[in-house]
Amino acid sequence: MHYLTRRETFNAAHKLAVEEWPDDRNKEVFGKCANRNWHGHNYDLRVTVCGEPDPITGFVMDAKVLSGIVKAEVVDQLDHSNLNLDIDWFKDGRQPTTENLTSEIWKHLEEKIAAAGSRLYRVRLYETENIYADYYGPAGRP
Ligand SMILES: Nc1nc2c(c(=O)[nH]1)N=C([C@H](O)[C@H](O)COP(=O)(O)OP(=O)(O)OP(=O)(O)O)CN2
Repeated sequence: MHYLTRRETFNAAHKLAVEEWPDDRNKEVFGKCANRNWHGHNYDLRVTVCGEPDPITGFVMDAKVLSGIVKAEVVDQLDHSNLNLDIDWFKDGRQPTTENLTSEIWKHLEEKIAAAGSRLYRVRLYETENIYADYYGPAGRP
């Protein structure tokens, strides 16, 4: 099995805070990420697809096609946005953490990548140089 990864980047603002909680509790649980006046990250996204390379092209999937899908479904929506306010991914009250972003990104990519003839294997998202999350879909790592 072969794995192909495409990198894309975006930047966005957010805060981590439970609306119903007082500021001091949010500060205790989420630290500086609960700052009521927001903070931003330069996100670094790695989307991996898997399969066997086509015998003629040698591609598991054309990386340009993958890039187009990731840009249309994720980057164009999130780049320069406020993740709490500008998009509807977290309107249900879930926090825009790195983990929750990876599963949302998966939902937005899986079908489009399948329609292009490939299979989504992993969504990896770096929030900072020191923090990243991996998501392998609802069933976990194959
Ligand atoms: N499990 C998670 N923990 C944390 C997340 C997350 O998404 N999932 N996010 C945050 C904050 O968003 C925070 O802004 C992270 O930034 P920072 O503390 O600057 O990150 P670093 O750890 O890379 O910086 P250090 O200087 O090394 O502390 C927090 N936790």
